[in-house]
Amino acid sequence: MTTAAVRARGITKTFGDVVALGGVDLDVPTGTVHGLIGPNGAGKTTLLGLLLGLATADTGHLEVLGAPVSRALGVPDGVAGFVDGPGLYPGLTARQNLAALVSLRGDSARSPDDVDDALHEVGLTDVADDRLRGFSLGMRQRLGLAAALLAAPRLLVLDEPANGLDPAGTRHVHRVLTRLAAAGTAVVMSSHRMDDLAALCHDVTILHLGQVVFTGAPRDLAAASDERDVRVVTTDTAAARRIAADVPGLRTGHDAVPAAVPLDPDALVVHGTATAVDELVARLVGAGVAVRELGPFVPPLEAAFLALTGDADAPTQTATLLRAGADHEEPVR
Ligand SMILES: Nc1ncnc2c1ncn2[C@@H]1O[C@H](COP(=O)(O)OP(=O)(O)OP(=O)(O)O)[C@@H](O)[C@H]1O
Repeated sequence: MTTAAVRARGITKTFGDVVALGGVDLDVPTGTVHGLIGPNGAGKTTLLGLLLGLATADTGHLEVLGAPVSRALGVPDGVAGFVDGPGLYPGLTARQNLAALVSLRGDSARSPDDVDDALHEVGLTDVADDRLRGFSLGMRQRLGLAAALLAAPRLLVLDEPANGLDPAGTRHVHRVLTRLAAAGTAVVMSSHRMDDLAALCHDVTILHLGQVVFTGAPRDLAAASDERDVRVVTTDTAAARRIAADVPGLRTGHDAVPAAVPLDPDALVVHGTATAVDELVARLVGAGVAVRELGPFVPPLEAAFLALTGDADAPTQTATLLRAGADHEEPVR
């Protein structure tokens, strides 16, 4: 039977006039990975900070690992993680950083072998003796995760751990988080990377202006949105574009996706309900235009997110990823 690692009810937190959290409920069972998504300023970091004991809620009830979180600040027992980047020492090497953290925690059960194992898990063995000062953002994120691993947490809280990760780094982090969850640790992480969240998370919560607008499995989120962006490749793009323009409720080209997204001249991008897309396919076939490919232009999770947060006209993550090097880890200097 799973038990709750986090149970939050009606959590509020304000900063002056700003309502960072306006009555948030959150349930995270042990052994699951829970993703927090939301536009900038939605309240993700504030919520993660409460779980880490960096601040307390104004009102509401918060239980972490079965114990009510008291007014006293401090990381609750069994919890590890970071918000706003891991706190590490730039002048020390990766190995020295972890050894220093173990010693600061007074954790006599941890040996130098445990430090090496943690470095290995996050893929930093080769740079274990390099100073942190020369590390890229992605490498620092991975070292922060290694530091959290050494605390053997039952709840791991990570603010945008995928920031700056290259594909190899992403694989390491996914593997570590999946292994932890399989061993019973609950993970709560924020991310702007929908692909990561869809691949990793058992559940996601979408925050918008301090309110929960969705919580549940990513596949349910994708299903919750009826509108979609679809890329259609046909034998006659020009004819297909004319036909699509006449389908009620269907938008095409840059009416369908933001102007920042480059359009493939050999494909048509349409936006509308499944029914409208069905109608397009029927009309294309009726006009003798064969459909060679038809698939989602924006990943379903991202499309649902944009629809639910009312930000459907913002540049999509797809657009961001299309910008050369946008998400790649910088080399070590
Ligand atoms: N210490 C603070 N003092 C004043 N305002 C704050 C403070 N911390 C957060 N806020 C405000 O609370 C709101 C929520 O911020 P928060 O950092 O939790 O959002 P977020 O979802 O993590 O955003 P991002 O994706 O940009 O990291 C924002 O309007 C922010 O400006």
